[in-house]
Amino acid sequence: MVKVLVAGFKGRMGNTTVQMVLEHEDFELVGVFDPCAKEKNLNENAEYKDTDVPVYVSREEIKTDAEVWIDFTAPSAVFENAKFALENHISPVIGTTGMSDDQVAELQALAKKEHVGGLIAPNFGISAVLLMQFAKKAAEYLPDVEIIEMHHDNKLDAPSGTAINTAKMIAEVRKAHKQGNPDEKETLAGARGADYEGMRIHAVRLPGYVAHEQVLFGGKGEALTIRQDSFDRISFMSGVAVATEKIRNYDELMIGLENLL
Ligand SMILES: NC(=O)C1=CN([C@@H]2O[C@H](COP(=O)(O)OP(=O)(O)OC[C@H]3O[C@@H](n4cnc5c(N)ncnc54)[C@H](O)[C@@H]3O)[C@@H](O)[C@H]2O)C=CC1
Ligand SMILES: O=C(O)C1=N[C@H](C(=O)O)C[C@H](O)C1
Repeated sequence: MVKVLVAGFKGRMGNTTVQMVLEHEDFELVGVFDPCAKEKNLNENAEYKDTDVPVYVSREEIKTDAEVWIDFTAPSAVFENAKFALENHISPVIGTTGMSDDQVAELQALAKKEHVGGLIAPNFGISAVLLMQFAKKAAEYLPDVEIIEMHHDNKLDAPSGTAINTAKMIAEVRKAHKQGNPDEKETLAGARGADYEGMRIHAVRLPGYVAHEQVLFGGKGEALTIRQDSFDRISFMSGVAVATEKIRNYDELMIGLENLL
């Protein structure tokens, strides 16, 4: 059995993850963490009345034998959480987006020093993992590309972690260059979106959406659009389960679920 702690369990993804862990025959939920929690034990919630699991509201009070720390928290919280997990030899499986490249590099160095395996996955959905790989392949032939990501309107970070990661993967095969008319001018600031090495990224936030991305390629007289949709947060759970099962076999902090597939 893999002993699991879920950070951010009061949130949309954290709650879905708690359900997945409880239903998985190879996982044991040994703790849940969220500063928003009012209860001391998960069994104080009607839906988990038979589940005796301690609730933590600060990192300082966490005393645990957890082996894997699943993190779906907030951009402002994830770095310190991941650091805490690595320092305590708990393998982090991080879904939370919004960390800077410097923060990720610092965590990777810490994982190496502590010989602890971990994963940061900008997206645990298989459709998104495939979209990123297909987009990288397409960019070898169609280097002019724009990304449109669409999310629910409670999302804190923009652009999404998936969109940034898509752009980074495309940048591995595409020479940086400015797209559009060299003389173009925005008559309304932001009209052309964010700029990653000349690729434009547009972030849509609307009620009713969950998580969606389109990568648009344009060539001479033709175009290609690759699109993925997560209609339900259950779409991320098989990826989280795979990472939770496998992560302790590694001794470095990796980026991207594809490393474990
Ligand atoms: N990698 C992936 O496949 C996916 C990643 N995400 C990311 O996961 C994160 C969470 O998303 P949602 O569940 O929609 O957000 P949410 O806002 O519904 O939940 C976040 C929870 O984290 C808690 N929290 C805040 N600070 C904390 C801390 N220091 N320690 C523990 N818990 C803390 C909040 O109280 C809240 O309950 C976001 O960064 C989002 O982009 C979301 C879906 C899929
Ligand atoms: O906030 C979300 O919901 C999601 N966040 C991740 C991201 O920023 O890419 C993954 C997925 O898009 C859902």
